[in-house]
Amino acid sequence: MTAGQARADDDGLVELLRAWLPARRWYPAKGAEATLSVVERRALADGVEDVLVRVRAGSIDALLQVPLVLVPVGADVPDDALGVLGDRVVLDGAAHPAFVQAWLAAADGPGTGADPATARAVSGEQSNTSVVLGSERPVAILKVLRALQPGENPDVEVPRRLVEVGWTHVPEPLAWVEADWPAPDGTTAHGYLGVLSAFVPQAQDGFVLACGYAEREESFAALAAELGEVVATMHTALVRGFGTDATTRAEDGPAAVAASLAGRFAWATSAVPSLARFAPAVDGVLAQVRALPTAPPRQRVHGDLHLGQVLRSTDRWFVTDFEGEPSAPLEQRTRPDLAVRDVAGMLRSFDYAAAVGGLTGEAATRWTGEARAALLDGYAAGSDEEQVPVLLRALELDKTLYEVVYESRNRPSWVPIPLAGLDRLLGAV
Ligand SMILES: Nc1ncnc2c1ncn2[C@@H]1O[C@H](COP(=O)(O)OP(=O)(O)O)[C@@H](O)[C@H]1O
Ligand SMILES: O=P(O)(O)O[C@H]1O[C@H](CO)[C@@H](O[C@H]2O[C@H](CO)[C@@H](O)[C@H](O)[C@H]2O)[C@H](O)[C@H]1O
Repeated sequence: MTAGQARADDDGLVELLRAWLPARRWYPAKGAEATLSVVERRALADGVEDVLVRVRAGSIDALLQVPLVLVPVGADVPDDALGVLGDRVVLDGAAHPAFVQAWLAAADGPGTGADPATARAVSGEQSNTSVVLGSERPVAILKVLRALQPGENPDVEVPRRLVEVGWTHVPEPLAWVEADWPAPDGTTAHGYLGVLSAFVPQAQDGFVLACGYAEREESFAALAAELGEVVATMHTALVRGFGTDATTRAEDGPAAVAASLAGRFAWATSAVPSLARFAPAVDGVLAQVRALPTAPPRQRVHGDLHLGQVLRSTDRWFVTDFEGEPSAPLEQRTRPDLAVRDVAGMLRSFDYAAAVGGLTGEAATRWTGEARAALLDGYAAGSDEEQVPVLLRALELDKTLYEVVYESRNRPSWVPIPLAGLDRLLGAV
């Protein structure tokens, strides 16, 4: 994609964005006084622009992708329009057929015959915006990346490699768009703007599925066992595709795992100061980790695995969204890591599903206990790696601390879910 010219009406556009962006789920500076600047406006087609907006607020410095479609002012301004700029109405473009058509024309990859006119946004927007293509039968799903980062995109690179090594539980990437943009230091950055993947038919979101089971107080064990086995084969396929970290060094051992958990706790406590009350118990976990003789070799992992990242299609699990934790820098998200991090992430999801499904007390403990045991058994059946309980607990703790911060920024009413997780994990130290 080539860059368009800077435009005279950027100030007006910034005003529209200032009003519209904060309500987007993927906006990173909710509730903060932020500085917004238009870094680039790419004209993709007549009336179709891909706008890159820099958002700065305290330690947050993000580059957001905001596709827009500008149509002549007519009698009606649709309710969901951003507003009016000169003689044009500005519309959110991510799922607009005109944007999708321009995107497909600019994309690389094997492609698909999908008709842009059938584009519709997936409800329940998360870190990015997903758009389904195909009329009666969806054929592909376009993920418009929101927070842009320079470099390889694991959500393109990892699924492509997994398909290459013959792993069949990942939707195949069909098209992707790369671009250059001006970096804050005056250099040119290069990265991905989006990826189109094969649509998994009749897929149910794993989290929605599990919440339903919890609501009915029906055991999720059989599905969890299958999922555990799929996660194990994913790890083996990731080793086939990327190898293990050939340079595994002493500094990647137990002391490094402990240092990274200590760093997570410090980060979480600076964002949510009340977490400081867990310091003595966290120290206990750190001591257990440091006392381990070794840590397993590092390899590519999913990095943010949870039930919302897996799809159940009739009788099969698929794994999606290999981006890692959305707020971490790319360099950190693509670094070889411990496979047990993904297992721990999935275990955390059972607490969420039980809570959202309305289970409390003993019923919640029973339901999550069964699902947890089944996931671990399934994983053990598909993997040669012995699970180390101390590491599993440490990485569950790491994820739970991340979740407290994530929820306090995005869904404050859900903070009690990871807080209860901390009580459970740290109560017995
Ligand atoms: N290949 C696919 N086929 C069908 N649905 C998908 C596919 N990939 C993702 N989804 C659905 O799209 C939504 C967003 O996808 P996800 O990759 O989790 O995006 P985000 O990065 O925003 O979290 C999820 O509800 C997921 O169930
Ligand atoms: O899916 P994303 O890559 O955007 O991941 C982020 O958002 C997730 C929530 O949508 C968040 O996951 C947490 O909530 C899930 C239920 O909604 C639950 O299944 C997960 O276990 C829990 O961590 C994820 O942490 C965040 O990175």
